[in-house]
Amino acid sequence: MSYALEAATVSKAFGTVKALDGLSLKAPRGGIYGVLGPNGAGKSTLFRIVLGLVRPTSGETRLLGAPAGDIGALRRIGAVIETPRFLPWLTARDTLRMLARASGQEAPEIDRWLARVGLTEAADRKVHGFSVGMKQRLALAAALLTQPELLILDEPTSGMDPAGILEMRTLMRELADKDGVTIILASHQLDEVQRVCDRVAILDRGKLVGEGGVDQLTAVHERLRLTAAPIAKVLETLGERGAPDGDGAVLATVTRAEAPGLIRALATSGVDIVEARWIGGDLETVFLNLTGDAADAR
Ligand SMILES: Nc1ncnc2c1ncn2[C@@H]1O[C@H](COP(=O)(O)OP(=O)(O)OP(=O)(O)O)[C@@H](O)[C@H]1O
Repeated sequence: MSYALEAATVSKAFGTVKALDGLSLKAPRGGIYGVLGPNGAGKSTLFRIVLGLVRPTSGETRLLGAPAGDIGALRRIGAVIETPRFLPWLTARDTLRMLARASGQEAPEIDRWLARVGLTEAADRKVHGFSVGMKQRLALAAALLTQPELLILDEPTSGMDPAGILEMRTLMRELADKDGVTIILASHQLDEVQRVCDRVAILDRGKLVGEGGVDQLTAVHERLRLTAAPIAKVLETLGERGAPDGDGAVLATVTRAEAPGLIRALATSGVDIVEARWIGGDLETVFLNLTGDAADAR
């Protein structure tokens, strides 16, 4: 099976800084794959290497099964990897027209892509008045013009307001689910990644510290927090799987499948349950557990 992106023991040093340190990962084709980690984790360096813009110090990468920088593979991908720069005096529509012409397209579907990224109303406005978020959308439209199989996006929602972030998330899911585009995105916004990605690789200081399906990674850290009385009875029922959590609450290490049975058993034994809620099932908790430092990744 060939993957969308493969890295095999890739290292990259910039002087004494190890941007990547023996990184290996395989991102499957299909769906949305997040590469996440705090500032300086090596996400952008990985993308630059797979796109053939930077040479690794050692190790190999492949994109759509082809070696880094392979022109045939690069034609099948779209990438937005740095703050987009456009000619400021051109309109959004003319920018896309010019880019389509440069890539040799006969009848580019410019209006369709402007609509998909939410720029229809701004199509005839000059780019110099665009916000960072609008430039991000235009860059995405530009990357989509050639109908790529794989989209590589570095921090796709940076500079966007909450409404823009929601639209971008919806668009990425549509592209992945309806158009069959594989998306690989880098981000340090863990809550965003959790909402949009199917799988993630977690990087820290150039190394891979975790990888897997978002649901699978987060389920491991999920606990059921029960506020109930008498608390001694709850702890007795749970045995080693229960721990007091202050304010009359207990943290129960149980799966979602086990929870209804546990709640029934507690109610039958005379426990009054005031509240039961899942906590910790988020990528921030996963990240904290894997690296011991979540603060930078927010
Ligand atoms: N061209 C360069 N010259 C020197 N150091 C670099 C260069 N590019 C990256 N680095 C360093 O390599 C490390 C990894 O940087 P990289 O940009 O890949 O991280 P990142 O995870 O993308 O971070 P961010 O979220 O801030 O974009 C950082 O310490 C960075 O300062």
